[in-house]
Parts: sequence; C-alpha cells; structure tokens
Amino acid sequence: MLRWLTAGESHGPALVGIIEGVPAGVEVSTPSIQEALARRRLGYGRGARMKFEQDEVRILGGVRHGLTQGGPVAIEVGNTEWPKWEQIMASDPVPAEILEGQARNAPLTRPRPGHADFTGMQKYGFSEARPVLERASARETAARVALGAVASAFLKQLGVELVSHTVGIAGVASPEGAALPLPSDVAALDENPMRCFDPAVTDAMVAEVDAAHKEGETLGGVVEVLAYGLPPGLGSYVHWDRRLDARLAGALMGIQAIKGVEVGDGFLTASRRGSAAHDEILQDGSGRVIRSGNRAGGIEGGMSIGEVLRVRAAMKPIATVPRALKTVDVSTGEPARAHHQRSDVCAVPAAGVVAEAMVALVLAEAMTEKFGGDSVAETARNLRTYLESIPDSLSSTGTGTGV
Ligand SMILES: Cc1cc2nc3c(=O)[nH]c(=O)nc-3n(C[C@H](O)[C@H](O)[C@H](O)COP(=O)(O)O)c2cc1C
Ligand SMILES: C=C(O[C@@H]1CC(C(=O)O)=C[C@@H](OP(=O)(O)O)[C@H]1O)C(=O)O
Repeated sequence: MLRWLTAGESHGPALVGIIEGVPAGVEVSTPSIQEALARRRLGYGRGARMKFEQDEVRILGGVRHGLTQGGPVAIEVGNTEWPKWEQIMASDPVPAEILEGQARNAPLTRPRPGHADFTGMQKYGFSEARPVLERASARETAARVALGAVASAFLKQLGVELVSHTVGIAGVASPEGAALPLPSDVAALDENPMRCFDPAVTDAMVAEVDAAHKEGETLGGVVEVLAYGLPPGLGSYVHWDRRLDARLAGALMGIQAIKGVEVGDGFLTASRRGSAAHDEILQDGSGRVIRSGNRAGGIEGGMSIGEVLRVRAAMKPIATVPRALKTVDVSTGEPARAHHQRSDVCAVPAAGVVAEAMVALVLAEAMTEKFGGDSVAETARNLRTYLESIPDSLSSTGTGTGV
C-alpha cells in the first residue's frame, strides 16, 4: 500500500508532502526533486509569482545517501516569499496592531467565480476568502510534484517511464492521431514554451495566450500523460475501486481546475461504431499477440494491458480573470467585481507536469499492490517472475519493457 498526504498553505513557510509505503532502494535526491519542481514552473502564460518565488527542497526523512530506506519519505518545499507573509500567515496569534494597515492582510470579501472562495467561506465559516484560497490554491501541487518525483523514480527502476505534454489550449488543439512523444522527447518538451510536441501548434497556442492576456482573459486547455513500459494486469475488473481507469480519473480530477478526464480516445470512442472503436487482437510472425491500435489508451477491463497508457485531463480557464467577473461583496451585500491582484493567464503546461505526478503516484501504488516488495530489487524480481509466468499462448508484445 502506498499512501500520501500534503500540508501547507500557498503563502505559508513551506508545503510538506509525506509518502508512505515506498520500498527501499528508490533513487531520490534533493537535486532530483528540485529538478521535478523546476519543470512545474515551466510554461508560457504563468503570472509574475512564478518568476520571483523559488521552491526550496529539503528531504526531512526516509532517504539516506540518495536511496529510500523503506520508511515514510517526508519532503519540505520551502517558499522563498515567506518573509513577506510571516505575520499575515503566522501559525501563532499576532497582535492586531501589527496586522492593521498591512495591504496583504486586507479582507478578501469579493469572491472569485470559479474558485473555492465563496463556498469555502460558507462551508468553513470564514468572513473572507484568505483562509480558503490559501489551501485551495494550486501552489499545493508543488508538494504533489515532489512526491510524484519519488513515485516516478520507483517506476523508472521498474522500466516504466512517463511523458506529459499539452495537446490543447482553448480552441487550439494538436491534430487527432498525431505522433506521441516518447520518453526521449521529454527534454525537448520541457524546452517548448507550451510543453507541446508540435511546433506549428505551439506557435498558435502562444498566440492564443498573448491574445487572451491582451484582452484581460484567461485560458484552459487539455494535457495528456503517457506511460511507457507498463506490464499488463495493473488494477482490476473485480471491483469498481480497484479499476486502474477509475483510480487515474480520480487522481487527475483531484487537481485544481481539472474538469474532465479521458482514457484513450475517451469521448471520441462514444461516437464510433464498435467495429471502429476497439483494438483488435492480432498475432505477429512469432504468434505473439499484437493490437491493431491503441484507441483504448492502454486500459481494458480496468487493467493495464501492456500497451502505452494514455490519459487526458481538461483544465478550465484560470478563475482569477483580470477582466474581473461579477460577484457580491460579502461585507456590504452589494454587487461588485471579483478580487484580482495578479494571476496566471494560462497554467496548462504546469498542469501537465502535475498530471504526470498524479499518474506516477497511482501507477506506483498499483505496482506495489500487484508486486509487493520491501525493496525495489524485490518488487523488480516479483514483476519479472510474473511476466515470465505468462504462458506462450497468452504472450503479447505489450508486456512492458521489463526490468
Ligand atoms: C498549475 C495551476 C496553476 C493555477 N494558477 C491559478 C491562478 O494563478 N489563479 C487562479 O485563480 N487559479 C489558478 N489555478 C486554478 C485554481 O487553483 C482553481 O481554479 C481553483 O482551485 C478552483 O478550481 P476547482 O473548481 O477545480 O477546484 C491554477 C491551477 C493549476 C493546476
Ligand atoms: C503559486 C503557485 O500557483 C498559484 C496558484 C493559484 C491558484 O489560485 O490556484 C494562484 C496564483 O497565486 P497568487 O494568487 O498568489 O498569485 C498562482 O501563482 C504555484 O503554482 O506555485
């Protein structure tokens, strides 16, 4: 069993992530986590905060000399902006005279449509949105990416590699059926301003972000995560909450602003006839099973089938719209415009990196569930034995890259 939690506020001193159940021997280091976090800051269209704020990684437990030890791994992502917020976000009471007059402490009484502000106030009994947005903010995804880096390192040692990329920004989309990026393309994707695999589409996406920025608008889009090298049989058809597709969908929907998830061809599949919807079971020259395609996105019956896993997540436009939307000032009851100081125009490229982390966490959990092991060597041994135990009559090309 792999479980994990995050804690911390957007303008707090640090975020903290703890992951428990990681076998011993996973290669993790401060630089490797820092590198993963740097990828989350990528992407054209993000706001000023991404430029002046830094993530400061400190591994607090569970790792020794670059290897996990089998105990919980605790990671702190420090926030370099903390000195500016030290009093406003202090854990302990602060005298009112110190807080008075501080612009950052001004009550946020004009909730933003599309964010958690208004319902968060109703639900938790706050009179302003600060305490809501501090935790609702996607700043929290820095902790998830840090934990996802641990999960990805574990998967890599088992022969599984992930790739994420942007396939749509607002109305600009990569063409259906375009070639999929490979793990060897990740460096190029990270250098692309939209983390998009197609240069022509990238240019159109950048132009879309520029136009939105100029007009005081914000944008959403679609990201795709691919996993190469998965063995068949992760997840299960036997119960709804064991299904790999259900677990992936839940994890992706758990990212702030994600409003839709597709597995494989997803919604397009619903418009096809059966004969054009499924991936036929064929044989190669040596009698091994091959598939006619991968419309299913690597999952059938709630299980990985050993083909490339392909999932998509749709992100709504950023809620803090510069051309501020109508709201109510809850301190006066009067109509107002929603509060806006700064915001991302578009955070879809970053959401792709977060989606990759979430998929890594789900797949790492599914791997430990099926193959167990207190050390990576033991997990790898169990995986190898399982793959070798599949009889020739059931052998397929999609049996992972192996270990
Ligand atoms: C990487 C990332 C960055 C985001 N940046 C902002 C932002 O700058 N301003 C904003 O209002 N929302 C931003 N969001 C979206 C909010 O977190 C989100 O709209 C809010 O949590 C409400 O979405 P929900 O209804 O899905 O919870 C961002 C989301 C992600 C994933
Ligand atoms: C800080 C991050 O993202 C933030 C997510 C976010 C939101 O409302 O979700 C709002 C913005 O913060 P602020 O309102 O303080 O400018 C983003 O910058 C980050 O990703 O590290």
